[in-house]
Amino acid sequence: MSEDIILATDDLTKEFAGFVAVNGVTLRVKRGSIHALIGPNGAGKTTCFNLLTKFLQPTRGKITFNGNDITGLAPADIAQLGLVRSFQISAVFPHLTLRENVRVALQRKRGGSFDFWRSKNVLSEFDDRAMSLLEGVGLKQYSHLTAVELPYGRKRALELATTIALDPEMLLLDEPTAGMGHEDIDRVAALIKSVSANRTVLMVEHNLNVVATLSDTITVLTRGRVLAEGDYKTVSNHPEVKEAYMGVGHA
Ligand SMILES: Nc1ncnc2c1ncn2[C@@H]1O[C@H](COP(=O)(O)OP(=O)(O)OP(=O)(O)O)[C@@H](O)[C@H]1O
Repeated sequence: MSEDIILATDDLTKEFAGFVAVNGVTLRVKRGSIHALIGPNGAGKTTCFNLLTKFLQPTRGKITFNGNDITGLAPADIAQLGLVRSFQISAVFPHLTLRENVRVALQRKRGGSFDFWRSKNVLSEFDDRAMSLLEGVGLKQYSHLTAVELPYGRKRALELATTIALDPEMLLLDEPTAGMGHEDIDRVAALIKSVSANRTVLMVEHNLNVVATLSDTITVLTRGRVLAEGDYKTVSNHPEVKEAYMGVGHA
């Protein structure tokens, strides 16, 4: 039964000086799915996310990845296991070109983190792969630019490319479309869809259109607890969700 579940939490709880930000959350993320964590401001989404990526230690509860208890591990350890958080671990170097940025990520994945002086063959292999990753996120024609020269939306696309270069089994995306205009949102949503083909994605996302379009499963949090779970139709018809969340600014 449990072989379909890649990431699970049991009774995940985080207290800050007596305030319970995440309260007994049980999650089951299915392998190969896109799973969204949504909820109104202050619901505990970011805290929950930080617990999953080990940026915070839980007060109580357990996190399991691929059947292994990862509750006590450090962020770098879980990245090694194939659970990678985008936009954090995959830092972008502002003064390297896009191609160099992706190449560094590819080299990191290979192990020897900064072995730039490998044989020409290996380097050109990395270059080819870097270009194809850039093509995948619509940045091929900008490969010679430095990251700092990119507009915001395209920078997020680059971050996604550097994350995919690490070839994670599961990707955690923290508000992937935050601060973007329509065009960038559509592009990043399409990207998330395409990178989800062979992997699992868990994302915190505020944009409900993106959530509705992409997610197989949605968990709604309010006040640190799971209020509802299911596909978009199920959760958007849930009376308490309507009241707590959907009613606000969404038809
Ligand atoms: N380090 C902290 N110390 C004390 N309280 C905190 C801390 N981090 C978060 N909180 C509180 O925990 C609650 C949940 O916050 P969290 O940021 O997880 O919510 P969220 O759902 O991500 O909200 P938003 O959508 O606004 O980002 C909030 O009331 C917040 O004030």
